Amino acid sequence: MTTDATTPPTPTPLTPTVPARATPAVVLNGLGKQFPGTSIPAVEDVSLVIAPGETICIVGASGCGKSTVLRMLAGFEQPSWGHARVAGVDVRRPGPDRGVVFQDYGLFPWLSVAENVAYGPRQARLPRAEVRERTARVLASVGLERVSDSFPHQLSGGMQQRVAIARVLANEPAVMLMDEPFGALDALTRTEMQHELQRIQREAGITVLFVTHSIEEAVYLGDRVLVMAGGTAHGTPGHVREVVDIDLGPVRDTSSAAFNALERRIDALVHRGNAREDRAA
Ligand SMILES: Nc1ncnc2c1ncn2[C@@H]1O[C@H](COP(=O)(O)OP(=O)(O)OP(=O)(O)O)[C@@H](O)[C@H]1O
Repeated sequence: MTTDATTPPTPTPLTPTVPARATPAVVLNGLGKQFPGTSIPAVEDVSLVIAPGETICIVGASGCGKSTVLRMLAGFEQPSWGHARVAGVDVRRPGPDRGVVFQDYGLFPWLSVAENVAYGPRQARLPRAEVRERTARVLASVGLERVSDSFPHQLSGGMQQRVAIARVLANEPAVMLMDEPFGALDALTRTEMQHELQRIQREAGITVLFVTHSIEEAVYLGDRVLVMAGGTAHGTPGHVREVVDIDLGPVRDTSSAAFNALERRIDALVHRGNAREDRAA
């Protein structure tokens, strides 16, 4: 091609910051679920590509299918349509590559804190020395060394949730799936656990999917927020309304104007509610 003074030079192609062929941590492709005996799908057409180390928060009104999406990714529910992939492999059943943390901790009450954390590595038949080393390392990373011999009932809710997170981390999963994990904690402990999760997530470089009813929590923790809408109670399948980028950088000030603007935007998306769907139904 010839150039002259009036022809702008051809721009040099930009080098992509993420290699085009890097395997995504998670791919959700047209994921949908209709439970037996129901007349409309609980969830329809959820698609998202998640990069390794990303935190995706899922928000939306009760019944829009947040947990169902998480449960399909965990392998607890089989999708009726589409598929979920983790590190390029189709999810067919639960597996140690995906750790799940629920609101109710799900600890084994008859095992000590250390035994709860060691449970996964033992099940995976890792050598004893490695189980010991990994358990000690994970307990230290979440600040539980001093209660390692305690039993779950002897701990506060926040501490029990730390144990639940430690138990997942001990399996060194690629993805952590968290369903309202801090929903039962008091406000102060909840904030503390949000800081803690952010730190752990960065240190472990783990990919997180986090379901919450709190828009503030979602904006605080998420790289992106998946806003879901609809739900069988509204006569429409649950679906993705929008995926919002949280371009606030790693240090987030919940009282900043930018933070509040994102909160308001997501709140409006959640509460635009189902008026449109209701009218269409
Ligand atoms: N095993 C099941 N059988 C039949 N219907 C189900 C089953 N599990 C979930 N549902 C229905 O699927 C829909 C989505 O439920 P889901 O728990 O995923 O919603 P959610 O957005 O997580 O709700 P919440 O915020 O209240 O926890 C609801 O209408 C629920 O009743």
